[in-house]
Amino acid sequence: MNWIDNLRRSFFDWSAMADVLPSMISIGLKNTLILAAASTVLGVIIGMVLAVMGISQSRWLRLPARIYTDIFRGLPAIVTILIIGQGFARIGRDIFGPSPFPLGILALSLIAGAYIGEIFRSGIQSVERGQMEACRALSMSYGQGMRLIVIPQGVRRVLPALVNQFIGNVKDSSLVYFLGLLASEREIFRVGQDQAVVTGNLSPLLLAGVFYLAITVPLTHFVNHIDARLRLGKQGRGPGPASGLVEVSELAAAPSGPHSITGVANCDNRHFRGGTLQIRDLSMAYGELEVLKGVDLDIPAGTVTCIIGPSGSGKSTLLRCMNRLVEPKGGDIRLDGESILAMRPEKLRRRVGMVFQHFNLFPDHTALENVMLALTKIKKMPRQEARRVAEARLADVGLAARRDHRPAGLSGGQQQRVAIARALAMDPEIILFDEVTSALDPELVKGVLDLMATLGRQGMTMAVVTHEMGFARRVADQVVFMDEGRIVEAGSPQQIFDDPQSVRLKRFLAEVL
Ligand SMILES: Nc1ncnc2c1ncn2[C@@H]1O[C@H](COP(=O)(O)OP(=O)(O)OP(=O)(O)O)[C@@H](O)[C@H]1O
Repeated sequence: MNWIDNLRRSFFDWSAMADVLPSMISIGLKNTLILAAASTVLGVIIGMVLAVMGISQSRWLRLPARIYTDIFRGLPAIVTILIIGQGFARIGRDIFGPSPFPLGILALSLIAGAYIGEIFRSGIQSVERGQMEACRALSMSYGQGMRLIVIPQGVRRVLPALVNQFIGNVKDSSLVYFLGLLASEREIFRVGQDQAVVTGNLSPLLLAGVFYLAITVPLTHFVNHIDARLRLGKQGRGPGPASGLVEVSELAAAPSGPHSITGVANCDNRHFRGGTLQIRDLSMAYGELEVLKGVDLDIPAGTVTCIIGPSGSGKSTLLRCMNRLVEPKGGDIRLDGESILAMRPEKLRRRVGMVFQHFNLFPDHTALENVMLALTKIKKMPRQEARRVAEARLADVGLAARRDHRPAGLSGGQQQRVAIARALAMDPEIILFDEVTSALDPELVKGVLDLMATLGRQGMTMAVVTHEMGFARRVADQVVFMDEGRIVEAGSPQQIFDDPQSVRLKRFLAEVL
C-alpha cells in the first residue's frame, strides 16, 4: 500500500495545508476576488459598449466591435496577459507605479469584455421584436424601450452566462502570476504554488483547488436560483394558470354575469371619449412590395370598425399605419382633424393604443406592473396614483385577483385581458386590435371578445382586425373588407354579410363562414 501512502503525503499533508491556510485567505483569496471582480466589472462596461456597437445600424460601429471581439476571443488568455502586462510595462509603471497588478486586471478585463459583449449582444437580440413594438405602442421612444424593457430583459436572460464569465475570470486570474506579482499581490494559485515548493508536496495546491471550487460552485447554484426566481416571479395569491374551462367558469361566476367581464359592472357607467380617424389615399410599401394602394376610410368617434379580408391583404399594415408603427408612403391620416404624420409618434400613441395578437406583455413584470409601467415612466404619474389606475383597469377586465402574477402564470386569455387593461390605462381615444384572439385557445376567445364588445358599447373608438366573423356581425358599426391592399367593400354588418356585392367578398365569405 505504498502508493496510498504516497498519495496521502502528496495531497493530504494536513499540517502543510494548515500552514498555508492563513495566507491563502488573507492574500490569495483576497487578490483572486479583486482580480476577478474588477475585471468582470470593467469587462461588463467594455462588453456593454461592444454590444451596443454590435447591434448598431452603422457598420462603422459594428466593424470595430467585430474586430475587437475576434482578436481578444481568438488569442489565448496568457498571450494577452503577457502582451499587455509586459509589453506595456513601462507605461503601466508611469501610470500605476511598480505593481503589475493593475495591468493584470486590465488584460483580464479586455479578454472578458470580448466574451461579455457577445453575451449581451445575443441576450438583447433574443428579446422578441414584439417587446419593442409594445413599448412603442405605449408611446415609449426607442431609447426608453431599450432602457426599460429590452436591455434589462436581455441582461436577465444572460445572467447565468455572465456569472460563468466571472467564474472564468476567477480561473484566469491564476495566469496573472506570470507578470511577477509582489508577494502581497499573489492570488490563490500562486500562494499554493509557493507553499508547494516549500513543503515539497502538492497539498497546498489541492487546498488552492478547494478554494476555487468554494468560490465557483455555490455561485453557480445561487445564480440558477436567482434566474428561476426572476423568470417565474413571486406567484400571487390565488390559483395559478388553471385550465381554460376553469377560467371560463370564473368569468361566468363573476358578479357582472357571463355576458360581460368581471367588474365590467364597475365601469358600465364609464363612457370613453372616442376620437375620429379619417384615412385618405393611404399607400404603404415594404421595399418593392406595395401593401396598401390608396385606402380611404372614415372611422367615426365611438364606433367599432372591423377589418376583414384574406391573409396578406394588408389589414395589419393598415392598422399599424394608424399609430405609425409603420410609416405610410403616401396619403394622410387625420385624428380629430389633425394629420398624424405631423405629430410626434410618441404623442400620437398616447392617443391611439394598440393590442397585439401575441399580447407582448413584459414577462419580467407582474400584471400590475405591466399596466403601471407606462403610467409612471411615460405619463409621469406618481406611483400611488398609477397603482390605483392600474388596479382599476385590471378590475375592469376581471383580473383584480391576479394582479401579482407574471405573464407566465396567466392563461393566454388572461394575458390578452392584461394587455387590453394596459392599453386602456393610457386613456386612449382609439384602440387598435390586431387579431387579438387568433393566438387564443377556443374556450378563451369569448372572454376577450366580450370585453371588447363592452368597450365598444362604452363609446371607445375601435379598429379591429379580426377573423371572428360572428364578432364583426354582432359588434361592428361598420365592416371593411380588404383584398390586395385595397378596400373592396365597406358597410354595415348586414350589408357586408347578408348582401355582399363584389365577387371577391362573396368568395371570401364562402370560404370563412
Ligand atoms: N415587416 C414586413 N416586411 C416585409 N413585408 C411585410 C412585412 N410585414 C408584412 N409584410 C407583407 O405585407 C403584406 C401584408 O401584410 P399584412 O400583415 O398587413 O397582411 P394581413 O392582411 O394583416 O395578413 P394576416 O391576416 O395574415 O396577418 C404581406 O404580403 C406580408 O407578407
